[in-house]
Amino acid sequence: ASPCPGPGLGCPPLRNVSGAQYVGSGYTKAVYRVRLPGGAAVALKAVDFSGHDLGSCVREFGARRGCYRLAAHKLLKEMVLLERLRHPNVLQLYGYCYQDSEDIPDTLTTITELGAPVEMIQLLQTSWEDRFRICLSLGRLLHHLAHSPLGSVTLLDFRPRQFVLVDGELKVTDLDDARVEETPCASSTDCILEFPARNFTLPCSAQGWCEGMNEKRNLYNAYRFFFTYLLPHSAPSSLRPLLDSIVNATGELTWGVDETLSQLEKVLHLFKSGQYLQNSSASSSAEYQRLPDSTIPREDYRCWPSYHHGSCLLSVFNLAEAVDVCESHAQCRAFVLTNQTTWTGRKLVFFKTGWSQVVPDPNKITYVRTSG
Ligand SMILES: Nc1ncnc2c1ncn2[C@@H]1O[C@H](COP(=O)(O)OP(=O)(O)OP(=O)(O)O)[C@@H](O)[C@H]1O
Repeated sequence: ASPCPGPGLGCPPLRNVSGAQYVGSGYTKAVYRVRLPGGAAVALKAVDFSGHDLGSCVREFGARRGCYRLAAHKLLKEMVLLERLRHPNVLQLYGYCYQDSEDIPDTLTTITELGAPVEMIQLLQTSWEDRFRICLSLGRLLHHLAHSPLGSVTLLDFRPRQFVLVDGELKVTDLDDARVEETPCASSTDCILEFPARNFTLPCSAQGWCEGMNEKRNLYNAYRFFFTYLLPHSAPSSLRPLLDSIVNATGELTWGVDETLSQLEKVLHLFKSGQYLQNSSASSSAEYQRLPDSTIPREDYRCWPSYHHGSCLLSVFNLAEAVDVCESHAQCRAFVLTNQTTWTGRKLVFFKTGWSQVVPDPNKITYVRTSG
């Protein structure tokens, strides 16, 4: 709800931040969540003075300032890349500040959009629609990286922890290990893409570069860390063949990033337009009575994967799908259509065990099962 900070933030707003909270750290950098004077929450990233990178350099060379500069180079590189690679699935850079800190002059702090770390276990418990959003975000990001103004960018360190979620969208945050140069080669034996579970040999182009190696490295990583877990599991059954083909083709690297994205966009279209429902059994003998401007305050049951803990809140394309869902749940006797929608525009619906108490609510419509 807080206003978004404008671009080009510098040092002044950092002097009056409030509620600083440690978010996380890696090898080199530490991240803090702070509130700016205007109320917006942002992430501040700086070299971690107690981090592994700085610590091991100081132990080896005993040169604190020099070691700081070496580590800060990674943060600087990341900042430049965030700026040059601007995209909805690249974390937004709001600004930066150079200031003296401890005994080191001109330490760098970057100010970016705040995200939430990607927790795989948590993602596996969310709806297919939300998991698909993450895979589509990733597909769009990889397409952007493959066709970026800098050339085809590959993420050498590609793990879920390099990404964060911002309002359900996946965004890359850690870009210090990004590389643009393709691998030079004399023959295809120089073009081996190695992963822990398998290797791929790519062609060596006439110009002496391993063809598509950067984008394929990203793609296989997307497959092994994200697609294989998030795409097929509990998807609408009519979309399964298409989703399986995306998982298989990325796992075998038979498609490039362009084809992968176009297939992901096709899934989005089929899902958003309701075409995936074509073969579903909309023909139910049950009848439902419509009670406009009303809701059922209690009589909840739990279902999976509900958007709400303790009640059954699911998204549907239309009324027919809501009826189908209610018919498929043994406890369901009624449902309440809300005016809230998901990121694809689907309506959120509460499913209920009964309708002994119906109360007025101008933003909802109740449907009660009357026969069948
Ligand atoms: N904008 C952000 N919002 C919320 N959390 C973030 C943000 N940026 C980074 N993080 C979290 O902070 C952690 C450390 O950040 P980052 O990955 O940039 O540091 P690093 O030292 O480069 O780590 P690594 O050792 O993985 O390379 C990340 O794992 C991520 O979970």
